[in-house]
Amino acid sequence: MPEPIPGPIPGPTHEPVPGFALELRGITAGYDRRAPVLHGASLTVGDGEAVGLLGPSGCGKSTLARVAALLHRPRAGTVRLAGRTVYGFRHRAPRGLRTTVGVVFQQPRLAADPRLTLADLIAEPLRATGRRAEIPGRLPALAASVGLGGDLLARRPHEVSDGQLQRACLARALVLRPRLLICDEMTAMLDASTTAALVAAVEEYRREHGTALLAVGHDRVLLERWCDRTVEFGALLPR
Ligand SMILES: Nc1ncnc2c1ncn2[C@@H]1O[C@H](COP(=O)(O)OP(=O)(O)OP(=O)(O)O)[C@@H](O)[C@H]1O
Repeated sequence: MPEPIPGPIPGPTHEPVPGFALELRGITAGYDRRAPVLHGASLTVGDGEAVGLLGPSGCGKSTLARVAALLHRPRAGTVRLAGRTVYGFRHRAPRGLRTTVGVVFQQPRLAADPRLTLADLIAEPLRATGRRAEIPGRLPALAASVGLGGDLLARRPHEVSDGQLQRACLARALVLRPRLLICDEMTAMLDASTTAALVAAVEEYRREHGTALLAVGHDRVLLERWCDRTVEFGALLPR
């Protein structure tokens, strides 16, 4: 029997509350009703702030990241993005909030449609939100800012390296100018120099646009250098 779809995530207000790009309060979520992965987890990321989330493998970091990105619906708790409480989130992110958060995952080959050129991959969120006219004006500069130039944009995922494909996934996550970027193990599959280049691209973009960042990972040294603060997954749970 399919699980019944629960009602909207409760929250006190539709009005934006300034100060936070992301507020997760008392989030309970998982894949099995009887054994949730997250029990009452809370996390905030301030506007423009960079927060690194550290924790052992399997503890639930990616699940929390997917809840924050409106890709996984929690069973209980409050999600606020850019000060707006998320209501009516069932299978798709509510229309008005789709542009608020961008996500980059660990494995670009799982995330990227193999039939699309990198240019189409990056531009797809603009098409999906009815902003096709912005593509010519936005795409070249955004691609260049993540280090993708020349003929790479005309290639398909199987014709580029993991690092190049991850750059395209980063550009795609940024193309709607989100208030919050979530990088879930974005560099875990990449070598040191590609990691450094991608982190530099994120930081340059954030400096220009004031985008907040939630970076999820295992690499403490990287996250402590990259982020304003790091939090341990265990500290998000009620005592
Ligand atoms: N789609 C899914 N269906 C069922 N169980 C899942 C699913 N995704 C994750 N899980 C389980 O949820 C738990 C938490 O997984 P999650 O990926 O959130 O952890 P994580 O901390 O990000 O791990 P890692 O650092 O290894 O990526 C694990 O026990 C995992 O097996």
